[in-house]
Amino acid sequence: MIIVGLTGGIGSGKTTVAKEFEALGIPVYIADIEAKKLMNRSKVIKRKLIALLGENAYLEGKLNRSYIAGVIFNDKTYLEKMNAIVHPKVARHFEKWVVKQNTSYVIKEVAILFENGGDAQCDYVITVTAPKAIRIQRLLKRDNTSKEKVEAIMKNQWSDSEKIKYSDFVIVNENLEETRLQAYKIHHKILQKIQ
Ligand SMILES: CC(C)(COP(=O)(O)OP(=O)(O)OC[C@H]1O[C@@H](n2cnc3c(N)ncnc32)[C@H](O)[C@@H]1OP(=O)(O)O)[C@@H](O)C(=O)NCCC(=O)NCCS
Ligand SMILES: Nc1ncnc2c1ncn2[C@@H]1O[C@H](COP(=O)(O)OP(=O)(O)O)[C@@H](O)[C@H]1O
Repeated sequence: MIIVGLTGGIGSGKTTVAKEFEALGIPVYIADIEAKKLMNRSKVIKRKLIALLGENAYLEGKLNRSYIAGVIFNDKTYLEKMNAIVHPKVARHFEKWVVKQNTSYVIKEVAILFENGGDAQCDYVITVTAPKAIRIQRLLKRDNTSKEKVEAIMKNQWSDSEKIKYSDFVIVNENLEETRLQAYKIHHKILQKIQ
């Protein structure tokens, strides 16, 4: 199975772009959603995260997202330790998912694809970009967050220019119509490459 990584910083428009590929019939795996599901249901992950971050990591048995985000995005040591607990499980979950798909390729959406070396498992990588100021504006509208929280997350992610260097395709996501068109063109280029 051909795996196409879809990445981009927080608020760049990965999920928006992923929907375009879904509309073209391509299955999409959203690593962050699956990671959170695993963190909620895996007893092993739960035990390890509580050992790392304390009892506050879960509230009434559910992942305490705001507490965890406050710790890991302000301390790289915790972020790296948490990634080491969660990412191998997500990788195994993805492997099981991908063999069940029956299309010419699949999309794997990962915010930190390059940062965690996940690009090595992808045949092609698409990076979604948008200016930082626009991304912040979008996130203030999308989430109950603050500019400071968004900037703390951005500090733990590669810059667009760094990601572009290692990408096969780039989608500049400013105008939605143009984004749709770019996704459509890339879809056909990928089909041409793999057929
Ligand atoms: C910390 C956490 C609990 C916060 O949950 P939340 O408040 O619901 O926030 P989100 O999951 O929307 O994360 C906010 C942003 O943080 C970024 N992010 C998530 N995990 C990250 C990580 N390990 N390193 C760096 N940035 C990360 C993403 O850009 C994400 O936004 P996007 O998906 O819109 O790009 C959640 O992000 C998490 O569980 N992260 C660990 C899982 C993980 O590593 N996911 C990455 C793909 S495997
Ligand atoms: N081109 C665009 N124009 C206006 N709003 C957009 C555009 N692209 C994405 N958005 C909005 O910006 C927010 C962030 O986009 P999203 O796809 O969730 O980004 P990511 O998954 O990279 O964090 C969402 O609320 C989305 O609806």
